[in-house]
Amino acid sequence: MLKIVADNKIPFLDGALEPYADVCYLPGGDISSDVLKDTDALITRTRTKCNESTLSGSKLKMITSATIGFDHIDTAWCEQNGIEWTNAPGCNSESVKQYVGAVLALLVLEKGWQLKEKSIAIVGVGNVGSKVSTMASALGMTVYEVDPPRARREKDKYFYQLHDVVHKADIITFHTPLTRDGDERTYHLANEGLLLKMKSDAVLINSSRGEVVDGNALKKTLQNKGIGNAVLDVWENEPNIDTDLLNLVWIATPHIAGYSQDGKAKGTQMSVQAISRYFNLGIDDWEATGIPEPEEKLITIDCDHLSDGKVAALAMLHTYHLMSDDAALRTDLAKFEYLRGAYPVRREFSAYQIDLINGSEGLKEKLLKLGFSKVVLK
Ligand SMILES: NC(=O)c1ccc[n+]([C@@H]2O[C@H](COP(=O)([O-])OP(=O)(O)OC[C@H]3O[C@@H](n4cnc5c(N)ncnc54)[C@H](O)[C@@H]3O)[C@@H](O)[C@H]2O)c1
Ligand SMILES: O=C(O)[C@H](O)[C@H](O)COP(=O)(O)O
Repeated sequence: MLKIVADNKIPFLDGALEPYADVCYLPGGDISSDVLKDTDALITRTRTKCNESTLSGSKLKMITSATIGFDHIDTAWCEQNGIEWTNAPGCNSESVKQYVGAVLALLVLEKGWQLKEKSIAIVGVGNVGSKVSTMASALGMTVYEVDPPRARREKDKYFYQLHDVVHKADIITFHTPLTRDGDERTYHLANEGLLLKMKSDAVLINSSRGEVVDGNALKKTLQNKGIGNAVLDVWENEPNIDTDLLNLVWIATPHIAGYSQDGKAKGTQMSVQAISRYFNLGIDDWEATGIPEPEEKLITIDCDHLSDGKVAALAMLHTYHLMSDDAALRTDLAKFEYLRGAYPVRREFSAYQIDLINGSEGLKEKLLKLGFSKVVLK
């Protein structure tokens, strides 16, 4: 019988593959070469380093990661050794968009920002960056899209260069993969030189990979008040993160930007379907079921005396209490992995309906553009 090892923190998976395989669920950190010796397929997350030391001697035919990022997989080694690998592009892009949306909402409600007067540089315009771009445009922001690999490939679309916009963007948000080689590598893309060029009141957001931002340089910049604020969901050396850096950033979360239930379900679904295709299991259209409903599915807002920006901010924060994630991490840094494993139910904008009292058609259109599935003028 087919033997599959799966990370035990991948939700919605239980039962999906059991009719076709012997499935063994293990903590990501316990998946070793010993465990994989007689395994055909591995369903993984970022917490298992899939490299020579974990994989050699195994009879693995395929690895599928229920994540978009695949810097935990030594893809060259897999390819040289005949191991097929897949990831889950786009699975959690709406979730990361929601995370960035919550940051924008807090800038409006807590820092008094008028987003229409602000600009955002989006570094990496793939699945996540494109959605952040649409959201920021819907909120009236000036958007600078930066993506050198796409700029090379897509001659008919305009992309900005990071060095041309770094000094004028009010927000710089990173959505690139972590890459360490080549001219377009992203390791320490935000280095001291770049941080020094940012506006002194600008906000840096990193929800890509910790190593895309040089943590020591960011610490120095924040200590010298070189930028206004930083928001970090990802960190160098997770889960052993730099406490001094954490104490300097405005919002600190334990790598959960992509942790909506919707995103998790899609990641699992893409993994199961990939296994089915590879081993001809006949469940190529398998879908995750049992996604819990949000606690308060209906958002009612009286728009009287509220700007459109404030209404959007209230709606976005209703779906996601970002500051609860920040508070939980600050309470006990040692719980970084625990908080990820026990993450509460979060649903994306599309799971909600908004009822607007005293709202306008224009505002309704904007909220629909943000991704809310139903907006009703009352
Ligand atoms: N914090 C989280 O929970 C979370 C969730 C999802 C994704 N991520 C991270 O965010 C990354 C982006 O996610 P995605 O789904 O948009 O991936 P994606 O692969 O769809 O998009 C990445 C984009 O970055 C661009 N890029 C590559 N090198 C670049 C460079 N040097 N400068 C600018 N752009 C560059 C690519 O051309 C591509 O368009 C993932 O690789 C992952 O590491 C984190
Ligand atoms: O790359 C991704 O998809 C995200 O970073 C994702 O949130 C990682 O989740 P993990 O595998 O660490 O649970």
